[in-house]
Amino acid sequence: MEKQKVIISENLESALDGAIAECGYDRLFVLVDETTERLCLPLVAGMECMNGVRKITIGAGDTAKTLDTLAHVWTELGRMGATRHSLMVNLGGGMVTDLGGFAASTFKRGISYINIPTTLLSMVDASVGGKTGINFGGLKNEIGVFNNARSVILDTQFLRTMDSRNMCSGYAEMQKHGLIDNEKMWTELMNFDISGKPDLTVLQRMVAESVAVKQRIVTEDPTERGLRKALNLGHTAGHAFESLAMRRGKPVLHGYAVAWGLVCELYLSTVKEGFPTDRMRQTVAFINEHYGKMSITCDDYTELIELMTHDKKNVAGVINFTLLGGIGDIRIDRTATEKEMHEAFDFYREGA
Ligand SMILES: NC(=O)c1ccc[n+]([C@@H]2O[C@H](COP(=O)([O-])OP(=O)(O)OC[C@H]3O[C@@H](n4cnc5c(N)ncnc54)[C@H](O)[C@@H]3O)[C@@H](O)[C@H]2O)c1
Ligand SMILES: O=C(O)C(=O)C[C@@H](O)[C@H](O)[C@H](O)COP(=O)(O)O
Ligand SMILES: [Zn+2]
Repeated sequence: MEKQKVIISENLESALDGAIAECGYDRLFVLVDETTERLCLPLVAGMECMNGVRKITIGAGDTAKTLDTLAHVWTELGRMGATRHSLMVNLGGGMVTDLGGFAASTFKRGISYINIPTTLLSMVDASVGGKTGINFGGLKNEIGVFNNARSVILDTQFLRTMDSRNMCSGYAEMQKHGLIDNEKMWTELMNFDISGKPDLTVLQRMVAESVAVKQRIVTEDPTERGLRKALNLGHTAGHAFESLAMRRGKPVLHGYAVAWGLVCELYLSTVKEGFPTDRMRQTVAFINEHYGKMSITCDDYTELIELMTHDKKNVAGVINFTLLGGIGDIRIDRTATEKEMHEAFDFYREGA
């Protein structure tokens, strides 16, 4: 896979100018969703390096992460004369960077792309590491490829317009990074005030530390053969919650589903891998306070488990979880019995 540069920007214009110049291109495209077109594009549109850029706009949110939207992007690229030597800048959250990365990776067998993440979630997680794709058949990220953006430019000034729910959503992936990496990061995350108006200067440093966790892991294991499965903590159950919510026609934000998945998978970590009970209870209390709960009953367990049978970490029909023996003590390829999964969902519904 092509190497990826992650730039923590101090000056967005010079960072973008440098990243674009390194790629070389004949035609330049920018992909935005309806919200980032309004709130984020004005921050880059006047830059000299964006002269002559052709804009493609898609709908906002995960309900737009579809084959239809992907086809629209391919169509627009073709209509506006993109060639194998064209370059696309994805300006948006994880939906835009995932779908845009996949569109770029497949158009004429692949054109270069740059990610400028504009949400907390995409800054710490989605924009880095080359997982691109779309949802398909009611399943999360069912179709996609691994292919790195040439550069990722992180600039927290975009966060000024973010609402509190989307901030919390991104914060869940930061908590995941704390849990898989180190106690100090986890403790700081548990004590930082993300609701209301978070301190963006402190958050900027935390973003840099959080994305460094992701970067280190994806550099060591770009295509998820082993260690990268750590980044999927909370996602076996989390994606099942997210898909179930989509099926019910009441989509939830990805980070909320991950937070609920963390509750289930920390429970399994405690009973099966000896994860410390106090750390598990503290994390669960934080999640209950900030993320609430998606309403499920025991009648939903079969459907949730069926959804988990589609997880990409599974082998030969066996559901694989990433669990923890402690903070930073990663245990990949762990299984659970149906009874244990039911207990984990019971704990999610009733435990604290
Ligand atoms: N590829 C990966 O490694 C990876 C990692 C984590 C998540 N993901 C994927 O990322 C997606 C979630 O990412 P997300 O939370 O960024 O979702 P998103 O892209 O849908 O953005 C959330 C909302 O915020 C809006 N928005 C974007 N930037 C804004 C800004 N600066 N100010 C105000 N509003 C803004 C968007 O228009 C959207 O409505 C999911 O599809 C998930 O599966 C991928
Ligand atoms: O980068 C990774 O690897 C991750 O698993 C990060 C996750 O936060 C992200 O949601 C990812 O898109 C999930 O991938 P999937 O392979 O489970 O679809
Ligand atoms: Zn995720």
